[in-house]
Amino acid sequence: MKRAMIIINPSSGKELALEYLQKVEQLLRSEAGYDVVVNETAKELDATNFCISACEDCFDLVVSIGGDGTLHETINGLLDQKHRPLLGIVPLGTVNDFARALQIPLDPDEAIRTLTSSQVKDVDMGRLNDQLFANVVAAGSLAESLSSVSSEDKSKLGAFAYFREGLRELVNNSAAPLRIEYDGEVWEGDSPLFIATLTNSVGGFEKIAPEATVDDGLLHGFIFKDLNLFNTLAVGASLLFGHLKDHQDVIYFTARHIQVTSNQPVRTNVDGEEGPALPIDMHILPGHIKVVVPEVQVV
Ligand SMILES: Nc1ncnc2c1ncn2[C@@H]1O[C@H](COP(=O)(O)OP(=O)(O)OP(=O)(O)O)[C@@H](O)[C@H]1O
Repeated sequence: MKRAMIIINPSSGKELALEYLQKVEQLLRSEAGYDVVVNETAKELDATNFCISACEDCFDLVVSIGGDGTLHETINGLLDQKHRPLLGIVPLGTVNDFARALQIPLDPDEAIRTLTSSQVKDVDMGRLNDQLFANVVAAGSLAESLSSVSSEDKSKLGAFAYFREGLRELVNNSAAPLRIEYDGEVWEGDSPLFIATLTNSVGGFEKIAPEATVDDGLLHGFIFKDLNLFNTLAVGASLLFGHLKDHQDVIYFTARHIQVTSNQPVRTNVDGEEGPALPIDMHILPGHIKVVVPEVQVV
């Protein structure tokens, strides 16, 4: 019998997570014929450890029910595993970038219905030092400030909470000296923010990198030059309208391997959570995981 493990953060989804859990269990057992094990997370890294045991026990499917934090931790359980189960996603967070990029419905009930889809996509992962990321790595003073956006603001304001925090930080003009090496090329200079994204959706902005697809085998890099308030607003506008890579104050590139260093302490943000300080080394793992996606895909 096929076996599925559900990994659920019961505190996500405005207290409705457990209701959705029942629906997922019911669907997987009765309609899809899985033997189902349920694991509720209680703290950081629980999702990673549950997913590691699913790999070691050769489960067929792991379903992550929760926000981007739970998904990021679940995916990290797949790191360096010989057997990697198929991944299903029920997004219950406020941003849900990975689900957006895969066109998995943001309505949990609709997302649950897609779990029995016959369509599976090979999706790229990024490796950063000793962890995986599914979506985005940001480095620079702006990345640090994005880590400080509260869950309350995210719930209330959605992607705009990041935009507001970003503007506030840029007005304070706190660029850091960065050295960015990508596939043999080097850029050096002061920058408030460097982003390497795997997908089009970053912080809920689906037009940040329209050219990035989940299976193109590339990291998409954006270096923001040192900005004043005036060109910050112009960059903000091009971000909203999907022209970021063409802006004169932004350097855009694609690469398979990127290293970022600084002679000052600079922190990062990885998939929306606080990440390690520089230096960082990242590379693409093409088609590293298999994800259940809706039947009709336009990605
Ligand atoms: N039972 C729990 N109660 C509180 N926090 C938990 C629990 N289980 C896991 N966590 C922690 O909560 C973090 C965030 O969870 P998650 O992303 O699922 O929800 P969220 O904060 O609602 O999502 P988003 O950040 O998209 O709004 C996880 O990375 C994990 O460390």
